[in-house]
Amino acid sequence: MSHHEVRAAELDIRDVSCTVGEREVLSRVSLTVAPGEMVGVVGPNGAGKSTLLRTAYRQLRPSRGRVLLDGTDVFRMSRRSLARRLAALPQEFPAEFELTAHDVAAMGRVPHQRGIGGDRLGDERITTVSLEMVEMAESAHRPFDRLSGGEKQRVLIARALAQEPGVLVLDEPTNHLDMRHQFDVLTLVRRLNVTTLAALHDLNLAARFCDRICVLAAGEVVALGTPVEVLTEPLLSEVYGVHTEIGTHPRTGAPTVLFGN
Ligand SMILES: Nc1ncnc2c1ncn2[C@@H]1O[C@H](COP(=O)(O)OP(=O)(O)OP(=O)(O)O)[C@@H](O)[C@H]1O
Repeated sequence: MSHHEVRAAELDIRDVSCTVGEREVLSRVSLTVAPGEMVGVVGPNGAGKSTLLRTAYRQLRPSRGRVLLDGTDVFRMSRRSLARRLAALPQEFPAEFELTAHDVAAMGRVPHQRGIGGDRLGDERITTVSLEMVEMAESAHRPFDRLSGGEKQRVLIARALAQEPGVLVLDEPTNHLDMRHQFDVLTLVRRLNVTTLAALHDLNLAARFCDRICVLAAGEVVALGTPVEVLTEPLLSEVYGVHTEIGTHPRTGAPTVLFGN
């Protein structure tokens, strides 16, 4: 189903700390995402999830440590060469006055374009397929700024897919999406076999789709492992201060988190 014939890359976050003002909001985080692996970053509000992701897509320079893409420091790569290998979905929607959904998705092709002319038809085809993948092809002509939250989110995911990246860094990709689109988008991401680092709030989605889960709290990694290893009652109680019951999905075997006191 995919036009994406790209090689999944390794994303290696090594001993990364970040300071905002005087405050250390990320403390010595290390996390290696293997080629094709999907790792979910979970944790309470303010834990540092977006901060960690921003270092990975080189929007925020760590005060310590490095982020390596297939062994190369992302801050040593040009913006353009990084964008050919790594695509990001930021948490905030950009304001794209005047641009249509198609225009926004087509921006994903820019890092691959060289000179005038280029492979316009190829770029157009990839843009269209990317919009089809998130079921937004029929809205391609609509102004981006007038789309619903979930529709914008899907167009921005299409833009990331159009980049044909080896690594996807997704900040709450299921934010704004209804239940079916949450499921479809994560299923799609998994099928692409692209290395993925995704901040997720929904622990059940993380358990269902991620190979491993990294739990951040107050800027530190407090757990890293498979969903079964990580999603335990004591850990969730400690990190979120919430009592939970952990069950097992009857069909997939994934842990399921039920909230309750
Ligand atoms: N530009 C900034 N200026 C000041 N503080 C910041 C800035 N960016 C992040 N922070 C602080 O850093 C900490 C981590 O924020 P971050 O957005 O990474 O958390 P998060 O885990 O993604 O949270 P959420 O689940 O609410 O999205 C927070 O305490 C936040 O207030």
